[in-house]
Amino acid sequence: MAQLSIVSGSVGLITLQNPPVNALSAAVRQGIVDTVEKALSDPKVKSVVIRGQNGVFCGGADIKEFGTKMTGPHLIPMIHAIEAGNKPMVAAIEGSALGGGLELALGCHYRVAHSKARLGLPEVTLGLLPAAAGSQRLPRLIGVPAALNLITTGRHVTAAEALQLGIVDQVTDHDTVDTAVKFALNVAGQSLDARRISTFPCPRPAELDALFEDAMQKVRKSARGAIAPVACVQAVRAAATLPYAEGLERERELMATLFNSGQARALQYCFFAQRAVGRWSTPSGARWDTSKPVPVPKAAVIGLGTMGRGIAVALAQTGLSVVAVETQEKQMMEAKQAVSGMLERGAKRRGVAPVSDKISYSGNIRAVADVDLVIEAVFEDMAVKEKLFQQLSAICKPGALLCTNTSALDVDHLASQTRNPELVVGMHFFAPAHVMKLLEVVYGRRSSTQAVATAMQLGKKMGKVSVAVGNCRGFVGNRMLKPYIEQAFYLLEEGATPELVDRALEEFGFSMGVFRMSDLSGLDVGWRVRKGDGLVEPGLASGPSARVRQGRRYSPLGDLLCEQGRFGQKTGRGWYQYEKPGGRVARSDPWLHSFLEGYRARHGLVARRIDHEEVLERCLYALINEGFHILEDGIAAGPEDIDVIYVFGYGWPRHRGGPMFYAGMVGLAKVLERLEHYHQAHPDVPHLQPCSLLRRLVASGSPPIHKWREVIRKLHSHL
Ligand SMILES: CCCCCCCCCCCCC/C=C/C(=O)SCCNC(=O)CCNC(=O)[C@H](O)C(C)(C)COP(=O)(O)OP(=O)(O)OC[C@H]1O[C@@H](n2cnc3c(N)ncnc32)[C@H](O)[C@@H]1OP(=O)(O)O
Repeated sequence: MAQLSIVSGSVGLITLQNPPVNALSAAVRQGIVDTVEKALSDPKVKSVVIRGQNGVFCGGADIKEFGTKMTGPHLIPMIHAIEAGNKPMVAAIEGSALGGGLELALGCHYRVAHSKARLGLPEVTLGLLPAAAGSQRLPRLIGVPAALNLITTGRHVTAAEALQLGIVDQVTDHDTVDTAVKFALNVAGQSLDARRISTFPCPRPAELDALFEDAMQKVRKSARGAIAPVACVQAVRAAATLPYAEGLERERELMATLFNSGQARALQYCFFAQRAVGRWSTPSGARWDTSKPVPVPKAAVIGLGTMGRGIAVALAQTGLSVVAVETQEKQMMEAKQAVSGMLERGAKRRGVAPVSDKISYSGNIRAVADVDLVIEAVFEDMAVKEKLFQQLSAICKPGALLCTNTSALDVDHLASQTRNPELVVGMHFFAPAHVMKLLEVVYGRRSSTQAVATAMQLGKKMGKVSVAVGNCRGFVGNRMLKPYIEQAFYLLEEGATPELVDRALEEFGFSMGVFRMSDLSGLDVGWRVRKGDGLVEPGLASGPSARVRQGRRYSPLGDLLCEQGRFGQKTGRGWYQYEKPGGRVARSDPWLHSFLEGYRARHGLVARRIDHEEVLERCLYALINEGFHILEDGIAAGPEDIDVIYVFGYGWPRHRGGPMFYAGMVGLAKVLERLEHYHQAHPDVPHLQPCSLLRRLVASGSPPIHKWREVIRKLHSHL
């Protein structure tokens, strides 16, 4: 797991061997302890280079070990032995030096990095802090403000930035190990007194208290209840205010509070879930590892509204040639301007030249004749999309993939409009499409393996987290959103206010509560869908039937607001009021409160006191219950798929792991019991009726989330 060889006569070369990222497993730690000891005691060895196998220095502590009984040597004394050694140790950093990997490098006396390497302390993203003395060494090396930034955000820096910050001593474009070996030969025999970071005094900036106060406020605001960023600030403060040994003790204490926390478990689950969704499969047997995507050098986007513009930008930034089609002249003019602005801002952010020449515009649909893949982002109307798919099927070259960006409509039905339904898949982007990380790839009944694989690979190339899901109304994300929003409406009817509901959800960790979010996305969007579904009945009807549709409880509140022209931020009025149309600061609206009172009076509803617990249970458990239905129906292959969709596309707080993980944390039996309770109280709300998969999981002893697939498999084999 770590090997020592002697190169150039006197340099001990220690190679970490734990593919793919040389994580510091117990065996690797033992290997390092043994090889360092050997190198230090071998008189032939005058200096040492530590490197990782296969072009990766080290991806940090082995995250898989965290949930287990940890054995083997501890990182802190291991790194200390390296730093305290009397022979120069040089870290040769290729690929990544992250977390414990960078902490190991900080224990070395020198660091040489390849220009393409990435360095960082991302422990905070796993609910932890750099507790192998990283929180104590880094501020001593690069100063408190820079260390605070790196440690509280977990961001990775390039080798160039690492050099500028003083994290590395040299950056090379050549062979990193050769360069590091030369470096080691040069420094052999030199005094190491000034190279042991733990002995450095920590630079104390003026206004230390204000600096930490400011940092604490910043992380509290952005962390939305996450505890690790707060602990990270406290650990760096210890570095700045305490001697090294005491700071280390504080680091250990803080780590002890984080290490077994639910948040750390949730964040580490998210890390693996994000990777697991890349190993997709479909009920028809298509799989990520046996399917072959086709190359897509040229793509088209049809419809240049908000979504189409974002998709065109995302495709162009990936390096594809893009044909952007819009038939309305005014929309085209506005789109061209908007797209060029987005490309320029994106290029500036990434420090590259804008790729405006990658996009050609046309008002004629025939311009898509030679592309490899089309993504339609036209108006969300089945008749419009049907016609478009018929046209595309006639115009496009043989084999071209036809993708729809619909957020809810039937992909199979659209496929049936074409000559080659096997070439049709959904590519459901999230607004703004060039920014949001999530992509739902929707396979239809007849979608070919190759079509799914191509869409998944294109998503990956675009830097998206792509999740393959089955076809149903709203797919995974929007299907689960429906019962969540529905509960929020019912809570208003029963006595809550938008402010109360939103506060409960935001305190839970959502970036925006359901009503603020609806105001942002536009209330008219859902209204149009409900109209299409025949649910909207105009006017201020009263009596019991006014709140029933198709035999179920229905709240017309959203429809009534839309009838008043209250579409949310864009009209300056929605569930809240805004300073002007397009304004962003939501303020409580007395009109809305008296409207709710009038509504309740008209329907004979008596407002009651509703607390945060009920808001969370009703909204979240209804959403989770739908998640179980989705698993039962085979629309999502596993709970990880659902959780990744919610974390990356719907603002679910990552430190709570996603809705299905959260259900496991709360306890499946409790979720079931509360759903039964609420369903009894509201028998006319089918979404509150516990799903039979949830019952089955509870009956089989509430297995941990990674075992749910076995229960689901059994369920499917009985059907
Ligand atoms: C009472 C209790 C007291 C508490 C005290 C206990 C203390 C004990 C612990 C002390 C810990 C000290 C502090 C140190 C902490 C850490 O180091 S935490 C880890 C920090 N590192 C990271 O977060 C990096 C994570 N990895 C990545 O970001 C990327 O993987 C990469 C390195 C940039 C490579 O990316 P890419 O090439 O895209 O490959 P991936 O697909 O992401 O990964 C490939 C496979 O490798 C697996 N993997 C990656 N990193 C790790 C890891 N650190 N540990 C385990 N496994 C890892 C990844 O899951 C992939 O696996 P497969 O999906 O199976 O292919």
